[in-house]
Amino acid sequence: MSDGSKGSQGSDGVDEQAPPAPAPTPQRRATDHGARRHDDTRGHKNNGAPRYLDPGDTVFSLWGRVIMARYRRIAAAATRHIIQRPLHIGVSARIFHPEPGATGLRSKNLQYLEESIAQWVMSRDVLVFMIPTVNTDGLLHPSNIRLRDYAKHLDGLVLQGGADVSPQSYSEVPTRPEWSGDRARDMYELELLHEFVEAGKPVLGICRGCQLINVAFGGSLYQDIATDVPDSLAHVNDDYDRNRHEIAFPPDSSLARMFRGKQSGLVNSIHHQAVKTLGRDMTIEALSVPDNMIEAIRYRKAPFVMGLQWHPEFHRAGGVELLDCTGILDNFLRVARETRF
Ligand SMILES: NCCCC(=O)O
Repeated sequence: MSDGSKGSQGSDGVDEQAPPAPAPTPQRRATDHGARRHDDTRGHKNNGAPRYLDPGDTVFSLWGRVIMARYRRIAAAATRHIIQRPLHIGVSARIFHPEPGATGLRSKNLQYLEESIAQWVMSRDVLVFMIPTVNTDGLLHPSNIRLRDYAKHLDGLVLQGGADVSPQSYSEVPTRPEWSGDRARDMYELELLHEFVEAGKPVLGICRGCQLINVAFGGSLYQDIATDVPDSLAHVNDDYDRNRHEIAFPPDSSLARMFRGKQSGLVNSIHHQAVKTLGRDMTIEALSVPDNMIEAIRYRKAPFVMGLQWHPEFHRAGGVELLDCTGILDNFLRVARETRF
């Protein structure tokens, strides 16, 4: 029925003066935000789902997108972690044992690193941490931290130079009392080495560190080169790191490959012990010239466990004629990055 203010009805019952019926809503697309807003303002029911959801969404498509977003976030974080987090390199401590009758700091156990070793490693933009000895049975400061925890959280290990390896560590007795070495430091560094190798992380041993790696795998040392190999060069003298000699890389060694065809180099020499019999699965990487003392070794059963008898950390200060060992350090660090998970 018409009240006169509205149009009259035709025979088909349709109000002839009413506006035309709206065209059917086109199929909506995910990006069709205008259409969604239009529906929302008309107060269409949305079954309790938030208005921003696309009506075409299903539980499965929503879950799919959530999982993909989470995956992208984890992948991006892992990539950042691998590429951007600086490597964390542990350096074993040198140990100063208290001198009898000493007072003050010299009456204490001191653990320290020589500045050049930290600065040489840091020169490749990595963080360096000195690893102290642990004493889980300590009465004063008991701790559950083990050297294994350092191996777990650090990316690689550098074994510093320093005191002699004790002949006890390779089942010999010292032929002179002054060649007794530092058995306490051996025990600490042998455990540290073992833990890093177990964790599959790289190890670079410097001087004493080279000898320790050999002993760890069952090798032995000359207790005193000058006594045991009288025809040898002077591998140590009062010149300390200014004492130097040539070394040669065996043609099939990884150092020969690393130095890309360079067959020899000049290195400093500050040691009176040296590798005598090779430990198991050890390969010779360098020999002194002309006396053929073993100057570098590598453990074949790990991605990177190498010992250098010289001190590469002193080379930069020693002059350009000394072998630039940055390539060895970079190889060690690249393995640290590859094996850090
Ligand atoms: N036997 C190594 C001596 C040099 C040093 O590391 O002080």
